[in-house]
Amino acid sequence: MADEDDIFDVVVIGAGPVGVTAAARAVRGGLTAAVVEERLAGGECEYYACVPSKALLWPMELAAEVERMPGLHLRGPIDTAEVLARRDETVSHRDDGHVVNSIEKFPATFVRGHGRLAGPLQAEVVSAGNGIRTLRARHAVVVATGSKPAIPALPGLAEARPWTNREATSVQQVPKRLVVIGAGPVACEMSQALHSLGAQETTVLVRGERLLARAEPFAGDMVARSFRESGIDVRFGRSVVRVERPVPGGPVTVHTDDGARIDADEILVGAGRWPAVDDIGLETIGLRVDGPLEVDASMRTTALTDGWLYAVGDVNGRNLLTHMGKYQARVCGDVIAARANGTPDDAPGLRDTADDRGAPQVVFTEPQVSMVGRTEARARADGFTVRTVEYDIGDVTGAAVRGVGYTGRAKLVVDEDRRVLLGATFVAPDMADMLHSATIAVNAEVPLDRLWHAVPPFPTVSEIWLRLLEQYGL
Ligand SMILES: Cc1cc2nc3c(=O)[nH]c(=O)nc-3n(C[C@H](O)[C@H](O)[C@H](O)COP(=O)(O)OP(=O)(O)OC[C@H]3O[C@@H](n4cnc5c(N)ncnc54)[C@H](O)[C@@H]3O)c2cc1C
Ligand SMILES: NC(=O)c1ccc[n+]([C@@H]2O[C@H](COP(=O)([O-])OP(=O)(O)OC[C@H]3O[C@@H](n4cnc5c(N)ncnc54)[C@H](O)[C@@H]3O)[C@@H](O)[C@H]2O)c1
Repeated sequence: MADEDDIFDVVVIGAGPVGVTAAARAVRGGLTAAVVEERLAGGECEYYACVPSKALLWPMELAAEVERMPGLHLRGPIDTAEVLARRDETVSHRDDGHVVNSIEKFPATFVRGHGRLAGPLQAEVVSAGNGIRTLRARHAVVVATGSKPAIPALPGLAEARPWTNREATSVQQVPKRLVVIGAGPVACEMSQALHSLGAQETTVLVRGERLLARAEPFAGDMVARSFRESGIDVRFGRSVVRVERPVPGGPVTVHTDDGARIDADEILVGAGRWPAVDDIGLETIGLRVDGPLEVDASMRTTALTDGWLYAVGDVNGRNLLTHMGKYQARVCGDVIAARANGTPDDAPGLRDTADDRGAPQVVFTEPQVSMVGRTEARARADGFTVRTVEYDIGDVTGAAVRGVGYTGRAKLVVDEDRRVLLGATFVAPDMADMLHSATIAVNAEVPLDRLWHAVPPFPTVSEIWLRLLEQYGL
């Protein structure tokens, strides 16, 4: 039984960006909350994913920008040691004190240790030294335990102890020869970052025929071209048949299905992620889950009928992106507060309507891939009457002033029946911040005839909007 002090309105398991946000919103709604974390408050995103990966990528992007501009000269190769030192600063040297402080300021109670459900509305926290502490929730338990890297069952791979995002983003010695398995955002971003920082021989093994297969096809093609131009060896349609690493930490050899062998100093796996549902006590409430914890639009798990268990962020498998997880967490914290306070729980802000439309995402490669909504393929599969328009980003005046050789491609996917945007993709350097204009157009379903009056300033790259709409016939 929990102490009187250990009874809260809401207990959140996992203090990644998503769990912390869910607690903050619940407290804002007048509730009390406890947040449990076994590792670092701030989660994978802050210490081993979004933040350090971008710290490692940005110098490469900036160097490319400088190279495009006649009259500017990079004074030498990228100084890897300085980039790694800066990376360490961006992850607060893996000290989570600032996040714990912010949680306590909500105010919420921070509990360090491994959290597990221990029956309905109850969680146990196991921590070294402090034994087991039982937390009881009056209204809800929120599972925000995130995800773990998937290691494909390839012969010898697990035994070779490959790098995952953790080792890649916390790299201290950049391997000279690197083999990467995968073709998604992790593989693409990390192979380009490490290549730019000294992995001279980088080989990317792609099972399929494209990088970034969930994006518009031209996006992966443009990134692959850029990889090849910079000296990264991308091999499509290649499967790994065997991995050998006779000496732990020593050289590794990868054999592929065409009979080739690649010798490397390190192997990195970016082959997707698996929801963190192991050892969180689901069996204590009668659930057997071997995959994402599925939820309804209010983030309540669909597997329980009595409605006190919520799941947000990577663990629910909707969109494995920090901003989408935090959006879900805002919905979740607010809806729990509404239900606890007995106020209407069906206001528009209390349902997730953004995940299904296609989340905004930027893959921070050179060139960046910025996309939102449905791709053409997905829109057609979903049964829309689709028309698309494309335009070369390098052909707008705003691109010309960005230097010599600033090129790119943009595409809009239009629902012809309603004349609204279903999706947009921009592939070009430094386009990330432009994506939000497309996110607004897609999510607010702005009619194209209205969008036509949103005049982009001259001479900026955002003039691409005008060209695309002209291409459409406006
Ligand atoms: C290399 C890489 C780069 C990425 N870059 C981006 C990017 O640029 N932009 C973007 O939007 N997304 C990016 N992502 C995805 C992003 O990292 C995740 O979507 C995000 O971290 C999910 O947040 P979360 O809070 O759900 O999970 P996490 O960040 O994984 O946090 C979960 C927390 O729960 C804790 N926990 C787990 N189980 C327990 C337990 N039983 N008890 C107590 N605590 C527990 C964990 O220790 C962890 O701190 C990237 C991912 C990777 C791998
Ligand atoms: N900038 C960003 O927004 C960003 C950056 C990194 C990661 N993320 C997110 O994190 C999540 C994880 O990213 P990810 O790239 O690891 O996963 P992913 O699911 O996007 O891609 C996995 C890749 O691994 C390949 N793969 C899977 N099994 C394989 C096997 N046995 N052999 C060879 N290849 C195999 C797949 O074909 C695919 O190309 C994604 O949802 C991603 O969107 C986002």
